[in-house]
Amino acid sequence: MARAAVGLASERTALALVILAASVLAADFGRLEAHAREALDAGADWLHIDVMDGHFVPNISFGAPVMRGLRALADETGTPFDVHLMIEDPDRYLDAFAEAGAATITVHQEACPHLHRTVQAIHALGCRAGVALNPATPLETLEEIAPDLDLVLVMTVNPGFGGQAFIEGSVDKVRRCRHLLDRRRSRAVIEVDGGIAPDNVRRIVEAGAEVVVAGSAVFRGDVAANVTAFRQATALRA
Ligand SMILES: O=C(CO)[C@@H](O)[C@H](O)COP(=O)(O)O
Ligand SMILES: [Fe+2]
Repeated sequence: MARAAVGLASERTALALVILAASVLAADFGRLEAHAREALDAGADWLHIDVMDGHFVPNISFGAPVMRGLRALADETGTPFDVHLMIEDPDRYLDAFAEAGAATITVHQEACPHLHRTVQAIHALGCRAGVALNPATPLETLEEIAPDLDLVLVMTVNPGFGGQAFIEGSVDKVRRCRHLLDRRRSRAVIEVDGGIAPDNVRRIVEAGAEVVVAGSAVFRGDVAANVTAFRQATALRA
């Protein structure tokens, strides 16, 4: 199956695709590459890399060295790395993730006192820049930075763990985010992350999400069947 193109805006306007980003946090780390390959072979578009530091969020996951371990697979398949930094002071690690092959680097609004500078630094490294919002963080915090962004990540669970329940109010937040981005003439796409499964993905896509992150719903059980279920639920592409 053809992979989604790299240009985010063209994906939205020309192809109307939903991008499925498989979160390897839910993969079997004992066979990480093989498990990630199963998701890509089944049609997942991006590999979502959840980096947790035990400070910004109450959990520790992995860093750039583990992502580097997936680099050969990403290069072979032409798969973009979608890096979600749930860490304090992310500026210190931007170059490490860019060097490890990140296509998009997303930082948390709550972790960046100088967010505009951080976004500029991500762009200077040749990556697309995303900003994530925790469930309790108002969309209005994006008002000034929106035109500079390539991606807004609306967290649909509190960050830190896979396998949590989707927060229902997120659907309306995505809808309002779409309005804000349009009003600010931002080219940013909306990504949603946390508790997304075939039984709720359609409502979220209809609200305006174009990139869907899924961990448990991809890697638990039959990966190929899981990815197919996402495709059938959105029914926006074969
Ligand atoms: O960023 C995070 C969690 O903080 C996510 O990317 C999770 O990894 C998604 O996992 P599921 O909710 O799909 O299991
Ligand atoms: Fe994530």
